[in-house]
Amino acid sequence: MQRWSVVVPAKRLAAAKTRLTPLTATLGEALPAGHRDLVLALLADTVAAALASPAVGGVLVVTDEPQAAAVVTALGARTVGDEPDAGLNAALVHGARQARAAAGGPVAALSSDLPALRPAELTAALQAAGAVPRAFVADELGSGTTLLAARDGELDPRFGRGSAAAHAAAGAVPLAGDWPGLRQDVDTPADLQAACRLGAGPRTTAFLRSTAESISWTPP
Ligand SMILES: Nc1nc2c(ncn2[C@@H]2O[C@H](COP(=O)(O)OP(=O)(O)OP(=O)(O)O)[C@@H](O)[C@H]2O)c(=O)[nH]1
Ligand SMILES: C=C(OP(=O)(O)O)C(=O)O
Repeated sequence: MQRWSVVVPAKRLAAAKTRLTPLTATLGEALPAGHRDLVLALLADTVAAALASPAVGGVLVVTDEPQAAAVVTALGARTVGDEPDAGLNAALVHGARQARAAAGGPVAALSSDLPALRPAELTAALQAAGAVPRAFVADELGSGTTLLAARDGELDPRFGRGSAAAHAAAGAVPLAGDWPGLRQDVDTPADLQAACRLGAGPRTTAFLRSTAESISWTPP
């Protein structure tokens, strides 16, 4: 099986996942730490699922966040710094180049907020991506992107609002597949509910169990 390098971006925790603060706001004094713990749990479940796919040769996390680096390194991922510190797409270009230099072979960018990702979904998506030069998986809404794969050539990431259309316009092929966990990114509390209905990974589940009494959260 062709083995991919998977690049995962992780922003500084102080600025990450602000759309989830309606959920964590009720943690009161524990909010900053609790919000960080949730963002780290989403990242850890995503990276652990990716590393468990036989189509993945390695995961490289692009981050300047020491806590994120510690969590993913413990899982078996590698990290590089957030260069040139110019936002998400620049970070992914840097990560993809580093991954290619280290491992050669195909490279894919994966969102860091996919707590319901199943290794088998990623395996199937990467196998499908191997049939074309560049491909992407749209998010559950259809407008965003959760996976951008470059079998050959540059990754050319265009993440951000409307990224599915931007990736298609830039020549990447949209992949059709029944991969609900791969498509369910978590930006809002409602997304987190949806991911839990699919079955979130152990770290996200443990966070929600341990904070259930203090956050605005109704288990699905
Ligand atoms: N390394 C790196 N990762 C980034 C950067 N900007 C965004 N990301 C990551 O890219 C993914 C998608 O980013 P956004 O949708 O902007 O997420 P976010 O900013 O954490 O969430 P909101 O504050 O709710 O918009 C998340 O995993 C972020 O951690 C960046 O400048 N560098
Ligand atoms: C950056 C993106 O997503 P989100 O803001 O939903 O994480 C995207 O889909 O390109």
